[in-house]
Amino acid sequence: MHLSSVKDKTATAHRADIAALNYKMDSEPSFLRTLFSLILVSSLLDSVLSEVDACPDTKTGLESLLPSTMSIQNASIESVYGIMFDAGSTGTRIHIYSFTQKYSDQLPELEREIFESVKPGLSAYADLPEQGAETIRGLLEVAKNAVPSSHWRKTPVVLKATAGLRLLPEKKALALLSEVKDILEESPFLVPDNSVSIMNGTYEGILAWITVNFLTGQLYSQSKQTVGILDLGGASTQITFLPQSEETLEQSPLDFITSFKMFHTTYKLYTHSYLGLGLKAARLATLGALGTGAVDKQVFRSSCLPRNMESMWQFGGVSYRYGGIENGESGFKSCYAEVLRVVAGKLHRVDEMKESTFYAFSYYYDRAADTNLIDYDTGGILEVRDFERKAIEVTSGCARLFYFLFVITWKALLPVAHSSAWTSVTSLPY
Ligand SMILES: Nc1ccn([C@@H]2O[C@H](COP(=O)(O)OP(=O)(O)O)[C@@H](O)[C@H]2O)c(=O)n1
Ligand SMILES: [Ca+2]
Repeated sequence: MHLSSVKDKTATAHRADIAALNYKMDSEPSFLRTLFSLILVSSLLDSVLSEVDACPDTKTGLESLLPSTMSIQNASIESVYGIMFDAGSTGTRIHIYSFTQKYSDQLPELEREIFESVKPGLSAYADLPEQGAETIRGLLEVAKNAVPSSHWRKTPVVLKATAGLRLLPEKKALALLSEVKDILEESPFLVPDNSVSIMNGTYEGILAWITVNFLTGQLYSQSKQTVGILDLGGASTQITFLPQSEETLEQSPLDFITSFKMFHTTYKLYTHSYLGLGLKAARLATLGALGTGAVDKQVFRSSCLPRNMESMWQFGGVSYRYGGIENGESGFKSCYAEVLRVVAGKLHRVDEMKESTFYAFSYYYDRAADTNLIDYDTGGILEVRDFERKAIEVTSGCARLFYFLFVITWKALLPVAHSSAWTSVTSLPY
């Protein structure tokens, strides 16, 4: 069992780098913010980029994520800026970074990050691409205030969309991206080629793994005791870890294994993004509503809800009516069976995970904090069975709204759901 806290695990040698990324913004719990910090920071780490190989299922390397203009050569004694949009399924976030480089032989330091977000995400505007792109315009105003006007023209702006757009029909996703690109081009900032795109799920998993292991000091430590990551987004969920056993490498589907070189070390990672099994998409699937579009009068029912409950819920720009099954089943057992049907045949499980440490974040973090499994500010350490206990606890009460669907979803989505020995660390959002 692993009981050390995030702070204990942090390597002191690279404390400055970590502290630079260690921004705690006041708006929303954010761990992925650091992920995007890392994208930008790593764009300044020439050594990293030159060594990263392509993932087997993708044609381009990690560097394709990064604006070519963000190289170390461009850094000067004055501040340099970079703007990154994270277009997630539940919201769009802007990260505005400034870096300084004091000496030419040193890496630039992250000086400041400004963060702002809007809800809903771009995918909610699937049929109104122009309106969706307007949400970007508002966030760009924040960037204009944050970056001195003398730097606008040389400050690159990049937008990476995740599972919300991956789930949309290609035509609608492309229409949104094209409108967004137009808005960026109208701005005074530098818009590199391919600056607006959908990020591949494999990269999403790898970048989160690099970020967490960077922040916890594992990438620099001699022991290379890396930790795995579990990211539960709204529309997809990623699992990534460094397998220790040959069996895992041999028995995993080929596209779950990805090699890349970084800091003179080759990492062969197990990584997979389950599209449609993010918290909200999985909830829709459990209700039988995924992909049904707007259905005015239909009420989607589930035994995961109290019998006499009925309400409205919005996801991806569509309003759904949902409720419990009147005079029908309700509670943990039937709800669990429902959720298992949604994930049946979709999950790949790995034995060695039972012995591994994972950092779980995004909705794992939010829901664990909401149900007092962990402290909102400091995070905590959990085992899978803690989620199970909480699921049983909240489903045994009376009016439990959607909570228990959340909880059940956690449990069923964990590819090691039946392992009580497995330990997960729910980390503090930086
Ligand atoms: N900067 C951010 C952005 C989202 N998140 C979390 O990510 C979850 C929402 O996922 P998302 O909207 O990015 O959805 P996906 O597109 O990743 O499926 C929530 O739990 C947010 O709190 C975060 O922790 N930090
Ligand atoms: Ca996300």
